[in-house]
Amino acid sequence: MSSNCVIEVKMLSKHYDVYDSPLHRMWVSFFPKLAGNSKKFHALDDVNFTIKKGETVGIIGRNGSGKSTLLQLICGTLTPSLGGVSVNGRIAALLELGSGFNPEFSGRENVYLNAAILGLTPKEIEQKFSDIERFADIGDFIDQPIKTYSSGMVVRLAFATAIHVSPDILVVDEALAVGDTAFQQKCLNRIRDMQRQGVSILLVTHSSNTLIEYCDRGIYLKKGRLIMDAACRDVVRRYADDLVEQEGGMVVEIDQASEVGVANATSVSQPMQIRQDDGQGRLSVQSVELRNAKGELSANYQFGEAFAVQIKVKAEGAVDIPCFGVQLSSVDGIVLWSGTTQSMNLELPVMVDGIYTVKWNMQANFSGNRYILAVGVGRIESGDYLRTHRVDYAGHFDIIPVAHSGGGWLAPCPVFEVI
Ligand SMILES: Nc1ncnc2c1ncn2[C@@H]1O[C@H](COP(=O)(O)OP(=O)(O)OP(=O)(O)O)[C@@H](O)[C@H]1O
Repeated sequence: MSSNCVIEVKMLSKHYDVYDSPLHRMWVSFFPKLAGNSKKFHALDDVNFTIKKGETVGIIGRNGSGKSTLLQLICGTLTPSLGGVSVNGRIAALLELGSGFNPEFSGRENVYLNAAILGLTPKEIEQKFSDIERFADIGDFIDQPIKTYSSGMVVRLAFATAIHVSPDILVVDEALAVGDTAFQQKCLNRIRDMQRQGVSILLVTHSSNTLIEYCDRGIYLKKGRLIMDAACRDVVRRYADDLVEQEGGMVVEIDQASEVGVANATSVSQPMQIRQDDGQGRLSVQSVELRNAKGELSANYQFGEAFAVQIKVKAEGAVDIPCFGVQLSSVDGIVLWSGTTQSMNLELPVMVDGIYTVKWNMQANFSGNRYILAVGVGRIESGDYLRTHRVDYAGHFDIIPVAHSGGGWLAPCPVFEVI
């Protein structure tokens, strides 16, 4: 690896054995020779790239495209099936699955433990502790066991620890999606500071804006393969083009997670990870439809026409305070509008095991152009929106251009005067 490189990913692949049924999987655990009957799933396939010192690289891709797998391989919590990763420097990581924090220990104890694993001496941790505490801003919870924290609090503490251990490389897997907007902005500001200090950053984001605004380069993953490694705008445009091409646009049926085989992962280090499965109720998106005022499926609207984004969601367990988000982007990934039921102060009823249909009624006050829709669902926990499912591409629609009305994305309906 050349001296100005901090990460080199070479012919990196991760394959999993996928079984027809849990029974088949159990048989294989007793009789490994039966593994020959299982299928191989390529979560990551022959990925190559390098990251230079001081570079910020964003990774984008649909659900299941291999983003988290890639980050876990880089951080060493997964072992590659083929190829390898070379890392030059101290990595601090916030990963999405599971938790590197011990739920029985207090926040304070976990900070000491994690910082020590990342190579800090007790004296160094002592010196940094008050900064970590201040940044996390979780009050007296710092001395409570992590198991009593909301997911937002875990992210706050994990992010605060990761940025204060003087890493050479910061790896962030969508952690910023959890937590309130003010905290997200605080984290992004800190990322800016770290960029100025020459820290290399690898960031998974579903936000094209964050990619364009904060990253020097983008990497687009699709079905485990690296499709593009280029300037952010080019990557975002290619991603959006692919989404439109792959889907019809009007009704998006969401793939259900397929049977997941036994991971052959070995944990070799303990980056801070964000809990996902915390035993609480969760919502997931089943399908998304775009309907006109007559209730018909449609992907073409006139300026000002009423339309609805109809979402079928599945509740598993009891979701006390559900929350829904929607986002409209341009085809090159710039977010034009986004909102959540929380930001709109809407109080929703409890959702318990079952299928529900919810609807965003909107007005197409947009200029003649194509718009990409994303939706998210989740719950409010201690005031934070914890998203449990997001569909980056939930359809697209076209606003039919009005002659002589100008172009672009906005429709300010200007009236011109010569005075
Ligand atoms: N232990 C496992 N066994 C089998 N398949 C797995 C395992 N872990 C992950 N996968 C599969 O590998 C693929 C890539 O998963 P990964 O979590 O890396 O995707 P992602 O791009 O991070 O998705 P998301 O945006 O939803 O977080 C998915 O199809 C997933 O189902």
